[in-house]
Amino acid sequence: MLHKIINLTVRDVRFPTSLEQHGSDAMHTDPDYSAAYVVLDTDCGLKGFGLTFTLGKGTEIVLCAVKALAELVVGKSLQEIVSNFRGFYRLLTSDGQLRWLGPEKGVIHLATAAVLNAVWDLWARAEGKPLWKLLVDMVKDQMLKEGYPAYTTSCAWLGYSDQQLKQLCSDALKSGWTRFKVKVGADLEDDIRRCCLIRQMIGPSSTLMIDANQRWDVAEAISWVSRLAEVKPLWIEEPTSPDDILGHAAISKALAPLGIGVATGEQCHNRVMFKQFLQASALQFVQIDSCRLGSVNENLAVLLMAHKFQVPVCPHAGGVGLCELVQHLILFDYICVSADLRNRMCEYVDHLHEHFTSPAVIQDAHYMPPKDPGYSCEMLEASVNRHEYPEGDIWKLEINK
Ligand SMILES: C[C@H](O)[C@@H](O)CC(=O)C(=O)O
Ligand SMILES: [Mg+2]
Repeated sequence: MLHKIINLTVRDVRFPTSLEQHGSDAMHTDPDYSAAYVVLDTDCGLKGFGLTFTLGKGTEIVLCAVKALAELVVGKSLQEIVSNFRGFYRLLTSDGQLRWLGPEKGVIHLATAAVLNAVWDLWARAEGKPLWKLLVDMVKDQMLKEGYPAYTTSCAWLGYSDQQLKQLCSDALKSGWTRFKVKVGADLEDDIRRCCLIRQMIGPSSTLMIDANQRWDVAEAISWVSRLAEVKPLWIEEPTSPDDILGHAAISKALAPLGIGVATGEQCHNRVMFKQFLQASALQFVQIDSCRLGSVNENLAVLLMAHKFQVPVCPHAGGVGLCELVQHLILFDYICVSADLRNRMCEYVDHLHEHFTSPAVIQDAHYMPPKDPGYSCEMLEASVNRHEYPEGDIWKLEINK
């Protein structure tokens, strides 16, 4: 149901609290607790109720402001509003004429609050939930429906031929991938050719990242990556020694004007290192790793620090089982910490998932939230037996080759 808003009424409701000095303070000696009380009517009979608080006199001015905003609300459907709530908020607070009365302060903002409170009330009623639950469920539902955005490293490992690169990239594009990581760092001319090839295939609007796996020193990293700037990488990953915090800071500073960030973390060995990377503005993307840091405990600490520094987390997952594990952490990060998907994505590599009892599920280039109990670490017993070193069949065959 769309719940079209067909009417807005606003009433001036005042309680004579000043008679008994309820609510009095040093500046507001005689408040009459009052409200501009808004009711939204919809075509299906559902109503939304909202208010803003005033102290009596002047409530009639807030009513006028609410009436001025009404034309921006009446006629819209709840669906239309909540599908772009940010846009609707802006519409109310940035009307070219009304904003002169604020902007976003005073009477016009009190009126905005009353109207928006009524819209939120209507939405929560339409969903049959108290507002707090609507808010809490919102991010969870979004993840359950859409999943967490992923990027793929599987098209462009360093040892792949150009032919392989092209084939894998074209397959990935068909499956909906829009974010790609390319391994670089061994030979500059090769890197330029390979990155240009990928950029050409994925087009300007897809995202490209590059990963050097610590191959360079600081000066080399800056000059090498500058040569690759034409392919517009979002980040350079592990440009130099993972322990060189100040080196990463220097690289970050040098590459910032080119719009290239520094990502690192897959070999960042503990939270104290991450703390210093963050304090030194030495990275612009935090790559937590479920298996290098001290499990969930230490990863949670890093997620919280990244949030404090407002640095996006894009976990590392290139390895066996890492996709399975880290998807849990990044979902927690989104639902409970960051609530933000800008510049955020989790790595995905397309190998070895078949050996796990609850393999990661990717749909349309998104991690779908795992539903099985546990941390998705369990391997199939048959896989463990076959791959156990050196007794498993796979290794016996290799050794006897
Ligand atoms: C040796 C690993 O495959 C490494 O190259 C993974 C990596 O750097 C990544 O996934 O990022
Ligand atoms: Mg890497």
